[in-house]
Amino acid sequence: MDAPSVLTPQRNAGQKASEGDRMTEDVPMILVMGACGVGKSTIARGLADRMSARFIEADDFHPADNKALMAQGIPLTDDNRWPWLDAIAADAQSRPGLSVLACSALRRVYRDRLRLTCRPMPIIHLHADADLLKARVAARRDHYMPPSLVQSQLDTLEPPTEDEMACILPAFDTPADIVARASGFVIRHLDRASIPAAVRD
Ligand SMILES: Nc1ncnc2c1ncn2[C@@H]1O[C@H](COP(=O)(O)OP(=O)(O)O)[C@@H](O)[C@H]1O
Ligand SMILES: O=C(O)[C@H](O)[C@@H](O)[C@H](O)[C@H](O)COP(=O)(O)O
Repeated sequence: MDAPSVLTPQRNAGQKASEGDRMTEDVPMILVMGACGVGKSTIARGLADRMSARFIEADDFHPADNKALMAQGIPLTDDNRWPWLDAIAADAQSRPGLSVLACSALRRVYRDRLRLTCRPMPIIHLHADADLLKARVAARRDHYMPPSLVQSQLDTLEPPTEDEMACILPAFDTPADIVARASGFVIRHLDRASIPAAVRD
């Protein structure tokens, strides 16, 4: 198995869009990000179990209008995404303790938006090529996301940069392997106080 590709952590640069915007306490959150079908929900759920953390599914926070657009094969705009991201952050903030979020968070500015309140925010970036993503999305039933949106997701994707405390993992490994590597990365990079005692000790 290849070693995970690790980007150097740097907690502050780019992480606070504006101190003045912050209204309440920061909460730690692990972001599992990437394009549709890459395995965010599967891995984030497993990682939350492993980390004794709360699982948050970003899809649950899309307004019905956003889901209707995507179901028609229309990519979301930034304006469609801001209220969605803010609702996710507000939910994370509403309960103390570590959470694991499954969220595309494709652009740097979206992650900056989450980091207004969700900090520290280590990132697991799942990576796969278009063919694997299309196959997974096409095989999924009862989901609004069509395979035709995979390319737009990849075109929009801005991989995390060196200051974002991120780890890139290939999405074709088994979920158990990905979760094991992701939890190792998080435990090495997250400050001790943010890790639940059951995992830390
Ligand atoms: N590591 C994996 N190996 C094989 N199949 C996977 C893996 N991760 C996810 N899947 C499957 O791929 C599909 C998309 O996964 P999902 O977690 O819904 O992705 P996302 O949340 O990124 O859209 C699901 O059918 C899921 O069971
Ligand atoms: O920002 C977006 O364009 C959407 O959030 C999108 O990235 C997300 O992927 C969909 O909600 C589909 O859900 P899955 O990612 O679970 O397929």
